[in-house]
Amino acid sequence: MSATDIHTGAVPPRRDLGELRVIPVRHRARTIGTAFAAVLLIAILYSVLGNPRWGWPVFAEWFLSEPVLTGLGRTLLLTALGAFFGFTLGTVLALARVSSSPLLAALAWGFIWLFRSIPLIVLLLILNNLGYLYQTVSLGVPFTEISFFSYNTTQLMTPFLAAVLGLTLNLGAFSAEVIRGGILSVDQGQHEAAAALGLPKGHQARRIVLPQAMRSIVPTAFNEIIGLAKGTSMVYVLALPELFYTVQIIYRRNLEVIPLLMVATVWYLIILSVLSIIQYHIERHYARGALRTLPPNAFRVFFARLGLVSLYSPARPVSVAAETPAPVIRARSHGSDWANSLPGGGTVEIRGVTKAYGDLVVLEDVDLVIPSGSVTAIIGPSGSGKSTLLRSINHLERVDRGYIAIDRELIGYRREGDTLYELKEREVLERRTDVGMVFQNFNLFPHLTVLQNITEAPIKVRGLSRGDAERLALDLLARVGLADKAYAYPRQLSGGQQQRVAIARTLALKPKVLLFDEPTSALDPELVGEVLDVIKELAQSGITLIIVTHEIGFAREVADRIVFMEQGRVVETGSPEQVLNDPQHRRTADFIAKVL
Ligand SMILES: Nc1ncnc2c1ncn2[C@@H]1O[C@H](COP(=O)(O)OP(=O)(O)OP(=O)(O)O)[C@@H](O)[C@H]1O
Repeated sequence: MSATDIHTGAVPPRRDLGELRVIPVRHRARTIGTAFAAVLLIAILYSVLGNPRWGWPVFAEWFLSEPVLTGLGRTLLLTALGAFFGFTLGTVLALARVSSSPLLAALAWGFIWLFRSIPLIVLLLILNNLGYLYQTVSLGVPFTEISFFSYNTTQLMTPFLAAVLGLTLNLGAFSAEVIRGGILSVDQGQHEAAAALGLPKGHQARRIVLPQAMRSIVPTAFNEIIGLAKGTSMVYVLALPELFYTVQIIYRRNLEVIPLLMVATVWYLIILSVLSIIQYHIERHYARGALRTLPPNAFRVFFARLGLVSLYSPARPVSVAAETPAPVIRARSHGSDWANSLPGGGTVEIRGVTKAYGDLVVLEDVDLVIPSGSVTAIIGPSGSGKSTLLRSINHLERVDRGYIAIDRELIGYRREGDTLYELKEREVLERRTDVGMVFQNFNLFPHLTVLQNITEAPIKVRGLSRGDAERLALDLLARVGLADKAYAYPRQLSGGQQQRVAIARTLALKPKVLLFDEPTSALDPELVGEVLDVIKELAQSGITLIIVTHEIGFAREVADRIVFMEQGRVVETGSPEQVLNDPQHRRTADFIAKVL
C-alpha cells in the first residue's frame, strides 16, 4: 500500500492483495524434531527388515497358517464372550453398588474387592480345579431333596468354560468400578428431572443415566477390553490353545521363537487397531448432544490427512435434522387439542409440613392451601426453605411431619385412619405425573434431541404412541415459539430456549399443578423475558402454578397470591398488592425494601 493510500484512506485494489505472498512462520524446533523422527523411523525399519534373525520368511509362512488362525479365532471368541458377560456382570454390580439397599451394596462391594484382589492366573487355576472342591454342581431347593439338575464338575468345567468364567469374573469386578464411576459422573439434576417426569427407575437407568455415563465409561472400558484381549494369553495355564499358546507349541517344535512371537504380536496389533476404531465410533455416538459439533468420523480424518477433504464439514450442526428431514410442523396455538384436553388445575393442600436435614429445621409447620387454577409466587430470603417446600410437593423430598395432597390425594402416601403408609415407587411415579416441575438449571437430557426430551415421558408414562407423542410435542414447541428446534440437541440452544423446552416437556404430561423453581435465575437478563412470557401465558391456562422466584416485579404481575417465607416458616400470604405494598410483618417489609 502506498503512502498516498494511507493519507487518502483509499482501499488498495483487490488484485494487489491477491498478489501478496504469504510465508508461514518457521518453527525451528519442530523442523529438527521432524527430521529426528524420520531418521529414527528409517533406523528402526532398517534394523527390523535388514536383520535376517527376525526371520520374516518364517513369519510369512506361519502368519496365516491354519493352527495360528484357529488359535486366533479362540482368542477372539474368548475376548468377545469375556467382554459381553464381564460388562453385563459389571453393570449389575455397579447398579447394586449405587443402590439404596446397604446389604446389596455391601455384597457387590465384597465381590469387587475379592475378584480384583485375586490375580487372573490364580483364578483360572482355581476354576480349573473346582472339581476337587465340589464334585458336582447342582441346582435345587436347599435343605430338601428337590434338585433341578446335577452335573459332574470336572466334566462341566472344561478349560474353555473355566477360561470364559475366569475372564468374566475378573472383568466384571474391574468394569463394575468403571461403570459406577460413569454413573456417579451424571449430574444429580438428571436423576431428579427423570423422577419428576415419572419415569420408572429401570427406564431412568437405561435411557437417561447410562447413555450419559457412557461418555466417561467408554475410554476406560476399552482399556479393559484391550487388556482382556491380551489377557486371554493367560489361559495357556489351562492348556487351551488360543493364539499365544498355539505359537508356543509351534516354536517349541521348530525353535523359530522370534518369528512366531512376531506372528502373535502382529495379530495382537491388528486386534488392538480394530478395537480402537470401534472405540472411536462408540465414543462419537455417545458424544451426540454432549458437544455442539461432533468430531469428524474416522474416514474423514483419514482423507483430511491426505489433504482430500477438510476435517470438518462446513457448518453442519449436530442434529438429527441434518440426517432426517424434519416433518412440516403445523403450529396450532390457542384452542389447540392440547389446550382443550387439559385436566384443569389441582388444589394443593399443605398441612403441618415439617422437614429437617439433621439438626437444621428447613420447614416448620407449613400450612397452605393453594386453590385450583391459581398462580402463587413464593418469595423469601435465600435458604428460607422455598425450594425444599416446592420439591416436597412432588415428593422429591420426603417430609418428616404433616402431609401434602393434590385434589385430596396424598402424593407419596396412602392414608388409613391416622396412619400414612408410604407408597411404592411405581405408585409415587404415577401420582407425580400430575405435578410437573421446571428446574432452575433446566435439566434437559443432553443426549436426547428436543423432540425426544418431550416425547420420552408421554410415551413411557402416559402410554402414547410415538406418532401421537410427537404431534403433541410439536404442538407444544410451537406454543413456546420453538417449532424449528425440534431436532436440535439442548446444548445447541440458548439458556432461554432450553428453559422453554423444559416447560414444554413438563406440559406434555398435562399436569394439574406446575412447579417452577426459580425458572429464570440461571438465565442472562435479556433471556429472562422470553421465559416469563411463556409462564404468563400459562397463567391463563387453568393449571395451578406455584413459582419460587426472585423476580418480584414478575410475581406482582402474574401471581394471584404471594407467599413470603423465612426460616422455614410461612410469615405472610396475600394478594400482591397487600404483601408487596402493605406488608403486615416487619420481616416481610424489610425483605421487600431490600429487593425492590
Ligand atoms: N439436601 C440437603 N442437605 C442439607 N441441607 C440442605 C439440603 N437441601 C437444602 N438444605 C438446606 O436447607 C435450607 C433451605 O434450602 P432451600 O434450597 O429450600 O432454600 P431456598 O429458600 O430455596 O434458597 P434459595 O433461594 O437460595 O434457593 C438451606 O439452609 C439449605 O442449606
